[in-house]
Amino acid sequence: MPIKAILTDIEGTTSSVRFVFDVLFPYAKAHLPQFVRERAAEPEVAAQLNAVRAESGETGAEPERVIEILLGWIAEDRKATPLKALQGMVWEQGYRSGEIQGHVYADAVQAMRYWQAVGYALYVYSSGSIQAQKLIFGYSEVGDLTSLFSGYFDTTSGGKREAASYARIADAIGLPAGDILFLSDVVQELDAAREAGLKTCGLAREGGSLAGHPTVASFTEILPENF
Ligand SMILES: CSCCC(=O)C(=O)COP(=O)(O)O
Ligand SMILES: [Mg+2]
Repeated sequence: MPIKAILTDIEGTTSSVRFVFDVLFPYAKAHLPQFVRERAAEPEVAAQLNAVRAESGETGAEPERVIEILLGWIAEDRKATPLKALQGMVWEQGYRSGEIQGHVYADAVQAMRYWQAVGYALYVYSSGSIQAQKLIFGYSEVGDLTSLFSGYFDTTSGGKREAASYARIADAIGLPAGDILFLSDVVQELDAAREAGLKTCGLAREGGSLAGHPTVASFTEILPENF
């Protein structure tokens, strides 16, 4: 059965790991403390700070302690939903001011434009918040790419290494899992997607292979009609 939709990861797949670690995370580390101090009372920020308190088990933590917890989570690359939501809010300032432009590999842009033109529906699933996903593609080095995508999914759909998340996403897309091809650079994510019935293709941008999954180094090697 040929696939009808393509669901893609971001970091290490459409976009370089270096961009995330050398640009996005340092920007969040530098600007998050002031952001929290200035905006802690705003309802959408306050809700995420409370979620950090709940997830860390420090329900009475003062804002300065919450900042410490968040900086620790950035350092360990923790995929915590409230951290990801706050990072998205902080990055928005950087993208809007022109300080940051999203990195997307040229091969990914070219292939995704072609796939959309020939009728595949494209979706994103990243640990980065939906806001952060729209920003990296909306303020990319080659302009606004958001029109490529029919929808976005983040960890509010569940963790990327859990099969149930992919089943939920297939339901939300409205297609049988087997009609969706998932692209990622992380074998545990590919394993979880396959367990839920999705087709999988690994991206190994530095070469090598992702055990048990068809693997390519570039989007131009992916032929969706062959899955
Ligand atoms: C949406 S760009 C920010 C990337 C990010 O914060 C992250 O944790 C990357 O996770 P991914 O699931 O895309 O590997
Ligand atoms: Mg990735």
